[in-house]
Amino acid sequence: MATAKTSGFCLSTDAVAVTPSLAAFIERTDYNRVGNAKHWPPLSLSSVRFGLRFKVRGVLSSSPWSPPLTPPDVNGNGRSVPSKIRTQTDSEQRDSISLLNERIRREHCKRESQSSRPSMDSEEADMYIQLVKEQQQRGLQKLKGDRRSAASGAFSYKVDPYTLHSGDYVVHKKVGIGRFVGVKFDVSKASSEPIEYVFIEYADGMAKLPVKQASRMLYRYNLPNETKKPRTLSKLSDTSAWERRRIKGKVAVQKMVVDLMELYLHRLKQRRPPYPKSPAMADFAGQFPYEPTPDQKQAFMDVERDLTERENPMDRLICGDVGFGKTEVALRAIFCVVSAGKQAMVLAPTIVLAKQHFDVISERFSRYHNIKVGLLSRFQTRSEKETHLQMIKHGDLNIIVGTHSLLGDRVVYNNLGLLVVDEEQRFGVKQKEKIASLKTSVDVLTLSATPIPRTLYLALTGFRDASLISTPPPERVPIRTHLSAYTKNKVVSAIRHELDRDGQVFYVLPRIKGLEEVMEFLAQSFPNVGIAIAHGKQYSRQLEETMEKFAQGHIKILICTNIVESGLDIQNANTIVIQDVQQFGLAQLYQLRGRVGRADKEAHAYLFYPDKSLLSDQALERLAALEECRDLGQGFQLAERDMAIRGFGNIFGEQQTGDVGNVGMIFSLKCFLKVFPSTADYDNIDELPRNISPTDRNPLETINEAENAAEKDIWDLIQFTENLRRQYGKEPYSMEILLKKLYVRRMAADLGITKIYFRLNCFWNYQENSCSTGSSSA
Ligand SMILES: Nc1ncnc2c1ncn2[C@@H]1O[C@H](COP(=O)(O)OP(=O)(O)OP(=O)(O)O)[C@@H](O)[C@H]1O
Repeated sequence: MATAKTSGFCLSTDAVAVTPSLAAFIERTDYNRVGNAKHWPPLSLSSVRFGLRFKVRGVLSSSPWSPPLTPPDVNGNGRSVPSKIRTQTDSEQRDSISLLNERIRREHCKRESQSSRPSMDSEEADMYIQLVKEQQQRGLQKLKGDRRSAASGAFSYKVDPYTLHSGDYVVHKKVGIGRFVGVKFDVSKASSEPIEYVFIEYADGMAKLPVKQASRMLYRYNLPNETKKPRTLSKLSDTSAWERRRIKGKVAVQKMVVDLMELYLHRLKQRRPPYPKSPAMADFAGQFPYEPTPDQKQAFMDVERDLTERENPMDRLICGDVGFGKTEVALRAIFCVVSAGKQAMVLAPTIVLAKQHFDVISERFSRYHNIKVGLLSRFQTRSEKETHLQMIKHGDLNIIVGTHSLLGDRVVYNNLGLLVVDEEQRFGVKQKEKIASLKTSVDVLTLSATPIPRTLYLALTGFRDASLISTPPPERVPIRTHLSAYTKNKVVSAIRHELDRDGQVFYVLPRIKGLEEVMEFLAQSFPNVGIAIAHGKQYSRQLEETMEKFAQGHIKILICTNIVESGLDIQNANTIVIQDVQQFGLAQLYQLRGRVGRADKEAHAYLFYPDKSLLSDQALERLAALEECRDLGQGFQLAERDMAIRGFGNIFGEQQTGDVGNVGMIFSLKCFLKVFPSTADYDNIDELPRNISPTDRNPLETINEAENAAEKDIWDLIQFTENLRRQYGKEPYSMEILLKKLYVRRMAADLGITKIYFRLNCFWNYQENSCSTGSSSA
């Protein structure tokens, strides 16, 4: 029975059984080990009640991990920031290192029990083990050395002062963020010869730096094309705020990379038998009514190879501009998996889109009577839903299409093999987490038209594989974009032009509120034309019927919100009118515009703003970007412009953006290169003195010990971490990250990976509009 000492109380796990959260807590952490009570942070009753959260800070401060897990104030204004990092993840509360330890043990046991090893004499076995160990050791050494080669790679983040423009923001390693003023000759105190100085303005004064020193100490705050303004300039008279920001930013970047790498390596370790290549696949492909474009062909091949030749689950992104034919890639993947007896799930961001996918899939698979397709939708009655759930559970449905509800706990799959995610960026954080967790066990194919920079970035840096579809189907004509101030006359003539050629029109507004008003006006202007309203808050059946009628061509004008934003494919709708265009984001507008021009007819997008003088600079910039990116296949350029306007910090996702934004992107990217630590990396450990190690230990000593443990094998590292925790409790956040890096490196070496690098050069190519996929090499 485990006992826990509290302030004045002695608790046992039995006694605690009445509070399930604590029971869970005791299970989740290593605090239930006997014999270490004297080292524990004393628990008060309230800390017991709240489990892992350790609500009582005063009590915790006596913990040997000092200070507690509270991150420092990041914005330097004295306010304690309710940091996204601190509250960030449930997974942190679940404690990812413990979970990892458990998982490694579990997998090891499973492998041990599964493998039917041929008998081998002990000498032979020793030799074999020695060989593997040597190989892993060599890998480990190489991985460590890799950092240096990556750092000396193509990516240079330092600044050449002569290339700066007045007003550019720069980051000085020691002082922080300032504004570049210019380079001028001045006389130094030490000599009468004038030399060149870089002048930088800070919040409390002007600094001058000799040019030579500047090129060593300065970084650009922004990436090329990025126009983000820092929230504050740093102070020359007080550099401590900058120090805190710097450490936080760095930790945030490292955490992201380490987490991603962990997921990536974990996926690499997963095994499933490759799917069989069958003649039926060629037969299915033969039914595609068009000649595939070269990029589509490549994407088909990539996916087929992932599924039929690899043993690790696929995690591939299909990046293609709107309407360039990504769906067919998904259909072929589904066929491959389903014909091998597994289930496939197709996840769409909206119900309208889910319904469209359902129709397309049903049609495409209609010849295969044994393949059953189902749509799980909020439009269904309770009993319909229940029937579907049962069919999914018993394997009676082979392909299941739906929205995020498919990720809920109520949906139990019989034999899930493939997940197709359409427009992943439109799912919420929780759903993305669920998708990420599925990635380690099933094959995942993600389709994206306007890749959020983060997604694209990760694809280009090789955390996931990517196929780019950058050639449009033949006969596609660029959409003509017309941007102007709103007048009723312009609207009427645009719509009339489309109706005269027997086409259909989308009329999009940013809010539900204005839809009725537009309806009245259009009904008057086009009295005998079928017009309907569609929005997400409508009664479900009604929305479904409206969409159906529009798809069939019975409704000619659809007045709607951005419910039509992604994926909708109605070939006869070739005019889109967007009112109050300034209220949409650039990516959203791009998607909306992509609803038209999906066949060989010339399409028109009319973007109306109320009055130019009411538009913010950002809105104007966005609209100009959209007007410029009018040619086919400019989604990527647009994503880049979006990055420049919204700030590139987005690549780090929601959690880290704040911390990264605080130090500037380039400075953060520099941290990317340092992600795999060697002892030399800890030369700046004095920056994190107290919150990296127990007060009574030298931090370097702890890290050295951890490194030594990792050098031996993963088991030593597990042992080390667990001992450390047993003695001192859960380590602080910064230490956790260092430990995780060691896990990643060790696991990589064990897999025979000798090199991990970030292809930042791909990223720069991308900036110059020539996309290429990068990869991590193993
Ligand atoms: N090679 C091709 N030649 C001609 N038409 C094609 C080709 N490939 C796909 N199409 C057609 O182009 C239209 C758009 O394709 P699809 O819906 O797959 O695009 P998408 O990339 O998924 O677009 P979105 O990002 O908007 O969802 C469909 O009607 C599809 O049948």
